[in-house]
Amino acid sequence: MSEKAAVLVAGSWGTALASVLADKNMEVSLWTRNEAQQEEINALHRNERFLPGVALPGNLKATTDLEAAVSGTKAVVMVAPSSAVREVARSLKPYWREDMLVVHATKGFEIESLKRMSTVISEELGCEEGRIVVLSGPSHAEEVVKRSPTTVVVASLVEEQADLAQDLFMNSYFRVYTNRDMIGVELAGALKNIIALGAGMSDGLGYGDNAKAALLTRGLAEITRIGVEMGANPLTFAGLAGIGDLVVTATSRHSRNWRAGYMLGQGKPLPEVLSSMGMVVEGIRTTKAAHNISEKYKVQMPIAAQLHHVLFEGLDPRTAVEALMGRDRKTEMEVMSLETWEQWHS
Ligand SMILES: NC(=O)c1ccc[n+]([C@@H]2O[C@H](COP(=O)([O-])OP(=O)(O)OC[C@H]3O[C@@H](n4cnc5c(N)ncnc54)[C@H](O)[C@@H]3O)[C@@H](O)[C@H]2O)c1
Ligand SMILES: O=P(O)(O)OC[C@H](O)CO
Repeated sequence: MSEKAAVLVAGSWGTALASVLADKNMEVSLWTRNEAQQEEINALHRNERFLPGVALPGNLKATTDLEAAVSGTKAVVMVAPSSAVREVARSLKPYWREDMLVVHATKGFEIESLKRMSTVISEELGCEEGRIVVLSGPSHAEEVVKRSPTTVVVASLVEEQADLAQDLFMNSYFRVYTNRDMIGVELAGALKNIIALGAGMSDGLGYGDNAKAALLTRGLAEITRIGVEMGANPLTFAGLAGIGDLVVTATSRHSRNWRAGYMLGQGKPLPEVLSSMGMVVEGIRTTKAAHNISEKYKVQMPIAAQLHHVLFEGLDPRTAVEALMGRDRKTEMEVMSLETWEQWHS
């Protein structure tokens, strides 16, 4: 009998990851709260709202019954938006078993506590954080369901857990690397969405490639600076979860964060942008979280700060760009505090 895996929930990324597992001949249960969506996936092998025009594998079954979805599974893959991760983990708790591999693929923070997703999930399941694996990297759902070559990284505090996740997902078009730097991989995946919003905004304002390259490069410096203060390995930001995902999100027409930024740059108000998306734009909430993280760790995040002014305080995007261009002179290498630099070199 083939092995079972469960994926919670049936948005675009959850459906794409479920398809990857189904392509490995696993019996895959995709959990959704929505009965019409369950019907559509089971009867028509489609999830039109989130992945229009895509034919899903026949061994991918949807269910609204969480207990049935996870019963007898080798692994549970959690792919809710960051705002729903605690709630979904809490619902999973009664059915969770010690021998279940738990992988999450959410990119964001819990906004109230500023906690990473693996912390939130382990708190709700009542297990060590080392039991949780994060999957991240440059991976748009729309391309994964077309079986277009994609590389991702799985990270866990416990190496064996990351190895298990690598075995679970790796196939001919979905190449999976492991990494021990769980903190760095989670921070990189969450924070790149802010820079992708900024890149979209820059394009929407009509600025050119120089401006976008500047945003990506200085954005990476900013992400690395805060990441290292929060305990990440700086090299993680040069990997798939770092520069890899930053490039794909800030330059791809598939990116919801880039698209939202583009509309904002064209002058559309935030509520109108969000209602036209119909899918989660994590960078909006993450900008709010980054504002608080920057204050908590006393680390400057100038791009995130300007985005915060634009999104939540009504600042004109052009004025935000002027403020970034007019900052005090800097040395390029100021990506971490001297204290942290010395710690890394001791
Ligand atoms: N779409 C991608 O290509 C992609 C790739 C990598 C990572 N991610 C990340 O994956 C996460 C999910 O994104 P997505 O693109 O699948 O979002 P989406 O907007 O496509 O789908 C979100 C799904 O979550 C469901 N949902 C919302 N609140 C819920 C709750 N409380 N309980 C149960 N279900 C709930 C919605 O009904 C919807 O089905 C995000 O953190 C995103 O950054 C997305
Ligand atoms: O569509 P976005 O902007 O949420 O980005 C999706 C993924 O994070 C890309 O790796």
